Amino acid sequence: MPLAIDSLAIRAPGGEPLFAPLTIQVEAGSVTTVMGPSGVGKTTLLQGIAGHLPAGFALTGHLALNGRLLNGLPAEQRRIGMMFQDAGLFPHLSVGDNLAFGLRVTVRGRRARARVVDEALSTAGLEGMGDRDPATLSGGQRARAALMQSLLAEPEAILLDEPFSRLDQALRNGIRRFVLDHIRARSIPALLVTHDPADAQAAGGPMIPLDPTGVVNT
Ligand SMILES: Nc1ncnc2c1ncn2[C@@H]1O[C@H](COP(=O)(O)OP(=O)(O)OP(=O)(O)O)[C@@H](O)[C@H]1O
Repeated sequence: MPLAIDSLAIRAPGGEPLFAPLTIQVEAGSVTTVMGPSGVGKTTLLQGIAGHLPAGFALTGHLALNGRLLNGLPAEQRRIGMMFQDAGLFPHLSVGDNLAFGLRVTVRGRRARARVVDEALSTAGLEGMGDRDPATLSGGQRARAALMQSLLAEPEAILLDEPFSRLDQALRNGIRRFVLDHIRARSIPALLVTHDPADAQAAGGPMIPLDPTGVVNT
């Protein structure tokens, strides 16, 4: 199974478990939605899978991606893309160079990369903004650029944390369709954390509840 999560549990710095142990198999090209009450640990779950747990948190259980065991691997060796709205763009690179960054490995040649970047900018409604400094974009424009940057880096799995929630309605449907179509077309397994039923419905995959353990997290 492309992304196999087996008896995964995460303990907070105080030692209490965040959610009941989770076992999910995410198929290639499927977007599985994770839902649960605020504070149950949805964001922390994605951080644990990506290898970015905050200090003091501990993970148990098994994680495998395309047959590779991920436990203990540093984040940069996991080949997992995290897509969230506040995802950082590199401030010292132009918007276009930010998008081209992940393409260095997968697309040969500057011209070919520039074509892919232009297409991604246009999909995100950011035509002509490739030369801009990220700091000069609006919050919504930065979020869209960050989404495109994560997609273009060709990860083996994608974790999406409320990726569309701050986009305005006019762009939201188009970007959601582009992101989901891309995931399906590339047969990438994906986990989506969202509070929006419209996102879950568009994702079309299984919906998994993340259940509280009964321990009160403060
Ligand atoms: N860096 C941290 N140090 C200590 N506790 C933290 C830290 N980050 C998160 N927590 C706690 O871990 C728990 C899980 O937080 P998390 O953000 O994963 O929840 P969530 O389900 O994504 O919530 P929401 O739906 O509100 O975004 C919460 O109780 C939170 O207070």
